[in-house]
Amino acid sequence: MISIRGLTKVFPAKPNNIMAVDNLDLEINKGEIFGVIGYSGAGKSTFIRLLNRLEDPTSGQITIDEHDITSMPKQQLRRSRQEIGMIFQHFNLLWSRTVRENIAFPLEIAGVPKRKRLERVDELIELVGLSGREDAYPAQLSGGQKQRVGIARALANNPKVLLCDEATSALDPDTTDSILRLLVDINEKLGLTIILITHEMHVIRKICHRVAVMEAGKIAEQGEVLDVFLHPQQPVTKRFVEQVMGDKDQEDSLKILMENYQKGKVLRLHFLGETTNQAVISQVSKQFDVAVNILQGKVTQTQKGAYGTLFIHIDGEEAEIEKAIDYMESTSVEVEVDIDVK
Ligand SMILES: Nc1ncnc2c1ncn2[C@@H]1O[C@H](COP(=O)(O)OP(=O)(O)OP(=O)(O)O)[C@@H](O)[C@H]1O
Repeated sequence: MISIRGLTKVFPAKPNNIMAVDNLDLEINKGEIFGVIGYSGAGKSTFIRLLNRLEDPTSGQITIDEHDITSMPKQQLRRSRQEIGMIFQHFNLLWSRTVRENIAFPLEIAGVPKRKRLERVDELIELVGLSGREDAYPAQLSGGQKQRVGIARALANNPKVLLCDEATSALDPDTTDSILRLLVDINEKLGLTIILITHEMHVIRKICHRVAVMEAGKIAEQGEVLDVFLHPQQPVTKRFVEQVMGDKDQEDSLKILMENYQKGKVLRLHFLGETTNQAVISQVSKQFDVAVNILQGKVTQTQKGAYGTLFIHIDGEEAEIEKAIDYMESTSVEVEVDIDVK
């Protein structure tokens, strides 16, 4: 649905120009929630601003539903922009307008007659869960409610694509969750394609189907969220996965636990689904002459199912340990022979 080819944005600067987006190629499918993650300065905001032509690219092409928006004349571009809604980290609401009036604003600009406008606004208020707050001013709303207004306003003209620029970064964890649930709900109900940029891996984990990791204006890595969690390839991706799976306290306690073992092996198992690991561990203890101790584990939920890691200590004859590892590897569990404590 969205096809990006050789997209490049250079900002002139001294002594060196800044290559904010560097020859980027990407395909985004209709109806998917696609996340772009990267650290500050990676080029995410520039990328998203290029998508709705708030910035003009230096070179490259963006095609949305067969329309090349990079070569579109201004008049046509204005119409095309109505097909792309956008929400922002700091909401960008009009402070002197009520909730209803904020949501009606893009409909006024599009020239929708008053009666239709009012009907549409009521529909949107219901959709984003703001019934009863129609006449409040932004200053009277919580952060989560303000973002709901932002979402309703972005959806007013029935866009095909919703761009989210760090949409939950200013919100507390519970409010973040409720806004992410609303985005999933909208994606499922309306079949809307959502592209979000974030520096928080838990946002990607919770709602995205696919993810691209951006670094220095380029896509360092991309894929299905679950695959990227399971097999992060690039150092930058590993750091992001660590944000969700790693825990300094856990690492420290693991080190202490490992010091208790003078022999055997410590393994890290990666598994899909919450029950897989239990079945494998009990089978290993039954079938092989080894002692297995679970050191610690963590399961995390993604849009496409659960993913987990488990640290175990396994002890016994070398050959028996090898057989147990072979068995585990023959199941869907991936085994990393992490540290030999002999
Ligand atoms: N209008 C501009 N003029 C000059 N340089 C810019 C401009 N906008 C962005 N840049 C530069 O382009 C690079 C990418 O910035 P961008 O804001 O796209 O990154 P980001 O990943 O969104 O980071 P953040 O999360 O901090 O906003 C940075 O080096 C930034 O300084």
